[in-house]
Amino acid sequence: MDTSKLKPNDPRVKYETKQVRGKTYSYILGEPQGPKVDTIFLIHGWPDMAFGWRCQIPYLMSLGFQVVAPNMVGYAGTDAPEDIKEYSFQSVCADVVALAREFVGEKGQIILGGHDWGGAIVWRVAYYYPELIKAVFSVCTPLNPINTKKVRLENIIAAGGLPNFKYQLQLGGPDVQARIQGKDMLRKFFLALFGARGPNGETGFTTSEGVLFDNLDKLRPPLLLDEQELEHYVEQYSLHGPPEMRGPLNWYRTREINSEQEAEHAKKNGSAMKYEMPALFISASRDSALPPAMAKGMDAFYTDLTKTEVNASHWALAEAGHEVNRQIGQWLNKVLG
Ligand SMILES: O=C(NCCCc1ccccc1)N[C@H]1CC[C@H](OCc2c(F)cccc2F)CC1
Repeated sequence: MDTSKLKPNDPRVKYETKQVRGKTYSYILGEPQGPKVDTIFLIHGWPDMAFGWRCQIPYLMSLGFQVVAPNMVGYAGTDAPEDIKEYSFQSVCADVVALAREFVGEKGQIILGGHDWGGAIVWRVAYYYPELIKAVFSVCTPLNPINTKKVRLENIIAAGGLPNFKYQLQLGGPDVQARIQGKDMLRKFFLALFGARGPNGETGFTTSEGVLFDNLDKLRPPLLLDEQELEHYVEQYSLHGPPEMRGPLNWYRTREINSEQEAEHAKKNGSAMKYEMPALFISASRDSALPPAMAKGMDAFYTDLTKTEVNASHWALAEAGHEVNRQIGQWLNKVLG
């Protein structure tokens, strides 16, 4: 079968919706041509959507997998509730589990993969619902163990910690939501986030400052998307009325609720984390938000962890699509035997 990357509205896959815990979830569904080997769920990050897995979906279908790539809560054709609780790790995990049960039933299992925020989610789903997960992988995002301390990101950064997370302070605030509205601004926003440059190499986004609004008008292709892909991101994000970025940005307003919920969980269940299922972590050598060094100490939490690296920026799924696919395929072969 044709394993080239999905185009927008590609006829090789289906575009469906399901009601999940009171919300409409939209998702890309890829069915294998022959007998189904297993079901794989792919969870995207920010500022992305199911289409972010365009290089992986046809490849995994060709290996015989049924592939489900949801638009996560707040994104594209999925609802963007007002209540921040709906964006918490525990709520999003429950959404993923409920959607998975629709495909594999109460006793079945899935293979679960994530990128970026989706990587943080897959580690949490595999921790809270290990019985559902046959194998789990994350691209770019290392494990961040259950966070029982209620330390605010502002304080960590003011103390000189996590400088590569400084942009998250801007994203959780009002500016990007207020200023990135309408298709023209969305187009400039995606040019910035997907690496377009100005005439003197200016960037529109850095992990230390976030979106650089003054540079947005200077940015020109090339970037990691072609014209049709860029328009598809703009169209899909425009499915939500203004402020279009409210849903995606709500993911940066959950630190407090996540640490409250995880402290509560740890009080009852302890904070020991041990992953017994096969796990794969693919780091991206040039990811400025999630550099490979952040994975230090991660091995201790796994009984069967494979760690690899691809030569790519944060957008490894598209930038190093073939290499990411090769690594996932090789690992699945080993795991499924
Ligand atoms: O913000 C994210 N992605 C946007 C990247 C935008 C970008 C575009 C182009 C170029 C560079 C960057 N991702 C989140 C994903 C969850 C992460 O939180 C979990 C976590 C911890 F809290 C602590 C330790 C490890 C760990 F994974 C925090 C970054």
